Amino acid sequence: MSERYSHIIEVLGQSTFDKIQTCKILVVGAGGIGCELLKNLVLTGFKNIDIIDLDTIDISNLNRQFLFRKQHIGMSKAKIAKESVLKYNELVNITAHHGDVKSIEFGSEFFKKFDLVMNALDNISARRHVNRLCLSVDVPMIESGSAGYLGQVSVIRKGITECFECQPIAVPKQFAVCTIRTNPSAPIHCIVWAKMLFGKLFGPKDDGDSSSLTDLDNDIIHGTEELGNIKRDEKLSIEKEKGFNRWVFHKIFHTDIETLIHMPDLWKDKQPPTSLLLDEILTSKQEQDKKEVEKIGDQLIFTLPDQKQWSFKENVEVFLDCLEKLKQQQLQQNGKPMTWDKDDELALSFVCSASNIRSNIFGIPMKSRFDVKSMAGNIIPAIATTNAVIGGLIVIEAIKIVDGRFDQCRSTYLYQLPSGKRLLMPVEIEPQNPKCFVCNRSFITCRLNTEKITIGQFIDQVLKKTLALNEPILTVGTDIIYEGGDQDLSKEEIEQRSKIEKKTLATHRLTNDTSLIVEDYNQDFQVTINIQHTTDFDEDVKKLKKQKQKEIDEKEGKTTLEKEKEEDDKFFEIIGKSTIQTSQPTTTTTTTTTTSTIDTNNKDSVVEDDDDFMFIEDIPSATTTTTTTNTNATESTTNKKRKEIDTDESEDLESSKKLKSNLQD
Ligand SMILES: Nc1ncnc2c1ncn2[C@@H]1O[C@H](COP(=O)(O)OP(=O)(O)OP(=O)(O)O)[C@@H](O)[C@H]1O
Ligand SMILES: [Zn+2]
Repeated sequence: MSERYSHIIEVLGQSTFDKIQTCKILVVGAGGIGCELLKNLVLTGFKNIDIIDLDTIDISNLNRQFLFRKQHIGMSKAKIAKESVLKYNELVNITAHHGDVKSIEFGSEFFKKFDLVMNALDNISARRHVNRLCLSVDVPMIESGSAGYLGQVSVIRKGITECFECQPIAVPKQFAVCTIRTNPSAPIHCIVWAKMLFGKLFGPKDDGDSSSLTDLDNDIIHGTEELGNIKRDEKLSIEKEKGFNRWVFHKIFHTDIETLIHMPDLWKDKQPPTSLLLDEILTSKQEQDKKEVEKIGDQLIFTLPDQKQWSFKENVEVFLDCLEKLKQQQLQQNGKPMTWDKDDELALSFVCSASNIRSNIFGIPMKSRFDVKSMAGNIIPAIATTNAVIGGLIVIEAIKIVDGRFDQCRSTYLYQLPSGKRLLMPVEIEPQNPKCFVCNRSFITCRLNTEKITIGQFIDQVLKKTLALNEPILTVGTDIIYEGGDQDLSKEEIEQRSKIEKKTLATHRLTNDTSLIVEDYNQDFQVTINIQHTTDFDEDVKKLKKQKQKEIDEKEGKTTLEKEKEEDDKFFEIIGKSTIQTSQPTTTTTTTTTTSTIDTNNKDSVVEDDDDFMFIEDIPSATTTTTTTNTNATESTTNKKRKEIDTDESEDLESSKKLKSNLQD
């Protein structure tokens, strides 16, 4: 054994090496970074390692997750990672857990066992969860991420460094609803639209009123083809008789487009879209002449080369074919709702063809299925060498931590291009943000209409989506009004809970300036929310505001359409507070740290939520505060670092700081 490690002992010294051998490590995620990290850990001499990963091995992992081979496809990543890594060094104790780190079995009792936690995750929600648990049990943590050629490693230690949630997490990239619904100008807008269409046709049934995409639901449910004040489209019923796919095609690419064409003012400054008639396309001479691919039919979807752009007519044919097949597939599964998956050939071809047809309608360039896959799946190429560098940096920080040298820990950024002949930029880690509601237990304010917003909406959008709680427990005064999670609840209790979800906040005494305590035992986390009642987000108030804004903009010759529509979607605002948590907050200061806005109706929110990578077109006005705060944080870091590094590198530092939280793997 000593021979095996002699070189490491030589470099690190016996005492540090002994600590490495005895400390207990938890690695969360055995993907791109995780594989590199595990290999490094066992080769460095770390001996007691637990690995958690919820996923199984996919063929697409094999190019970089080198602990996995073809024969492992479909098997647990954590278990195979353990098996493979033992071949590098059999002198280690590894425990593999195939499961979600957010599940109850990995609560604070589990986390307490470790001396150090290393995140090798690919999504913010799991990162936030692990962050909270590490703070709660006071275990140091190393956070890491990579995106293409960029990467970052940082250390988080309760009371010493900032936590993962100290700085506003990058605003999820999203599109204004109207861009998707009425006004696309780039292929990605049509791709997002097509994914929503997939959800609308084959996903879970909407129980609310969702009209953001098309009034397809109404038409499907009520068999009506009325289009508000737009002339009834007689041809829609004729198409319906010919089949589901023809009807859908006519509805979304003819009727809906006609509606748009006739919307006043929309096409004053730009080319209107062109509505389509299926028969005309299918019999089009010109398109037939152009046809040069293999026979169109059953095989088409799977035989067309991915990187070749399909002709318009091919897109139409693939679309009709996919629609029919997806419908059959769903019928065979007794109508079970489907979720869109970039690796499902049929679902991908559906989105590719639907988005290309829409692109064509709006004069936007069409894309190959290969391109659509990467855009729709939010794929940023994963670079094996980036992960290798990040995996190495994590171990360097880990050694400092086990040695107790926290003062020497750094946040290190990996750049795509060398800066001053350096690819790596280590910077001092920021201290805790006194306003952070996570590590400083500050309380926050939530402004919303307490008489209209239901407990269910509040839980889904504010607590789960925005504040990253999993199973929240809500307490007002001394009464627990809501318990999240399904554990230990009887059927009656679950029924009772869904009744509560439908009630408004006000019916549960959550009126203006009241205090709500929200806990999540699984995260060992608690936050107090000061509820402020406001009608600011009511439709009529927003309309009035919108009208006023329009008048002002018209006077100034500006166009307000995009912004107006975004305003439509807000129903709450979160204001971070600088004060330390107290049980009964009475006044509200106005120190804003983060502001979030989400639409009342989740279904209308045009957000791409794959692995936290989302696209944004315009930063919504309400998130400007977040951006500003971010910039300030960046500036302060920059000033501090100027003492240490060359000035020509400070610009890179700014951009590197912005990288935080945008990292994928
Ligand atoms: N909540 C979670 N609990 C446990 N493991 C998780 C959780 N969330 C993500 N992971 C794991 O973190 C790893 C991240 O690795 P990586 O970014 O390379 O993702 P991937 O899924 O392997 O690759 P890709 O997304 O490119 O297909 C994945 O193996 C994923 O299963
Ligand atoms: Zn914090």
